[in-house]
Amino acid sequence: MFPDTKNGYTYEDCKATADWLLAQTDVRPKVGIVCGSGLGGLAEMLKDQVAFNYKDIPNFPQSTVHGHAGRLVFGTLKGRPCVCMQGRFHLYEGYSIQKITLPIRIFKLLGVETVMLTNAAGGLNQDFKVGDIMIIKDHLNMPGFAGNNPLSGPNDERFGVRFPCMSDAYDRELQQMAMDVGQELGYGDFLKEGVYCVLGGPSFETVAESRMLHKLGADAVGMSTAPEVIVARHCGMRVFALSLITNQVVMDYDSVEKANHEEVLQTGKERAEQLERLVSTMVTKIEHNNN
Ligand SMILES: O=P(O)(O)O[C@H]1O[C@H](CO)[C@@H](O)[C@H]1O
Ligand code: HPA
Repeated sequence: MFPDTKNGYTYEDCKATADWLLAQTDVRPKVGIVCGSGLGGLAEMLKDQVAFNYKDIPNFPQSTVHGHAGRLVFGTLKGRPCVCMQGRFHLYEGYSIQKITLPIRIFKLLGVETVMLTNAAGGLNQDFKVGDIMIIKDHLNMPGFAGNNPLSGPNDERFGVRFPCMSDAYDRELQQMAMDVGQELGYGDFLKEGVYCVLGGPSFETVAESRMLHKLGADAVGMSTAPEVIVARHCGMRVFALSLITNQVVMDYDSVEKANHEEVLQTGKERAEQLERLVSTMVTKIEHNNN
């Protein structure tokens, strides 16, 4: 069966899903977390879990990628109510861009105020090493350049304005907090910051493409995150995002390296614990209206 490629989800569709979820858990999350490839361990840190398989949630897509479990987990992280997507959706799975970002609007309607996203990405910046954690300060939204923006189509003002600003998409205070927390945890040697570039995938980049992206100012490349960030900002949530540099992008015709998903997942395993500690420590420090 092909994935559902329905384009638009109305406010009422999103509300129906959010209400369905809220009826089944007492957790009222302020933080929504999205786990990247091989980084789903963050969800396991949640206490007093109430978890739903994506296939059981009305309107939700299914995870089709290895390393994305396909569960929405509610619970608390050091006492803070959170909801965590253990697995995200990507354009290359065949879903519409509105469908892959639908969970972000559901986060909003659940009461989430801060979205924290993680992803696995290839390093373009020559100073980056495999295992580095990059705090995302900005993005290049390549599908958006070609008109594939999650906000295309009729705008519902209940979510946000027609033309949302993106120059402040990545919350600067949260970036500084990540740097400070990372230093305190002793991660200074592998904590970096940079620009994330999203491509449609699923093929990895050619050498010429990688060189071009590097010249354009990208430090890391992947196949997710930016559409989710656009939707989160459109509806007024704060955004923080991290890339785990899981592989060095091949920039040289003489290289014998070949990008592959197994390496991506393996690096995720090796660095998962530190990434989880960084995000969970930040969750305890983020101030919300009623905590
Ligand atoms: O961005 P996440 O979901 O971490 O996954 C990344 O890893 C996969 C490639 O190995 C691609 O889906 C890429 O986007
Ligand atoms: N390219 C694109 N997406 C990725 C990569 C990469 O090298 N590594 C992990 N996700």
